[in-house]
Amino acid sequence: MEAIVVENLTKHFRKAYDKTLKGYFISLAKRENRYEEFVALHNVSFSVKKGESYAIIGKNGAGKSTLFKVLSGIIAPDQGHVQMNGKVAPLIELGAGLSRDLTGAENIRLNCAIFGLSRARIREVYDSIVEFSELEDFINTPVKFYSSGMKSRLGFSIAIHVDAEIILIDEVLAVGDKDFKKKCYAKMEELRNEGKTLVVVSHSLKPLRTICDRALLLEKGEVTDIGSIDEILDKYEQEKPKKKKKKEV
Ligand SMILES: Nc1ncnc2c1ncn2[C@@H]1O[C@H](COP(=O)(O)OP(=O)(O)OP(=O)(O)O)[C@@H](O)[C@H]1O
Repeated sequence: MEAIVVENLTKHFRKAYDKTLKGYFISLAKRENRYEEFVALHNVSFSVKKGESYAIIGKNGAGKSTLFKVLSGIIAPDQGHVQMNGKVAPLIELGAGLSRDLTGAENIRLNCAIFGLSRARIREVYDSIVEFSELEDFINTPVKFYSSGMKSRLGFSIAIHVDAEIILIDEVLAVGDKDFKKKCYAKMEELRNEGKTLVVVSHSLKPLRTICDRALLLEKGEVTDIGSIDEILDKYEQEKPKKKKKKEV
């Protein structure tokens, strides 16, 4: 059974040619078009099976985050159709879904309630969320005082406890420390083994080989390849310009 079916997604953005005030008035005086239409996603189609772990790969600006925002319903596509067969927990932007003025504890309760967990279920998962995030000492501190790594810990920990069937993870682990990242990757494998559907965007390619089954390659908003994770990563790494090797976890 398919957990996600995406058909012919297209998303345009309008980009200003010149964002300065001077540029605005010049183009206004010349009656020029101040915007260019930019295609962030073009005819994107793919499907993810229930229980599958799926990676979205692509260079900066390829459209990965835009695709995630469409999958999570944050932005609407101009054309095309998305079908999500199950409860979705999107972890798509650092700190997204967290209220700055509320404490970690309050954010946990609020987010769990938003995801439809009953009071009893929130009480059940609360300790586990705090424990996984390792934020015991800061749980009564407002989130506005959290570092990006702490926000990432809290966001990830909430997302894996809200009984979602589909979990979308967009690069939010990039800011975590090495040990926490390892723990998250291990958790993602565990979730996959439990039959959850995972869709992951990451520029850290090495962990994707263990976590993911299949991958989709996006280039300038278009799907250029779909295949097994090893097949797609091998091709992608061959094509990528060589850069100084950075240690990955
Ligand atoms: N709200 C927006 N308005 C205008 N252009 C946008 C908007 N959001 C994204 N874009 C553009 O769409 C393109 C795709 O962006 P997106 O963030 O989806 O890429 P990405 O593959 O996630 O990149 P990265 O790996 O750098 O995070 C980029 O050129 C970006 O500038």
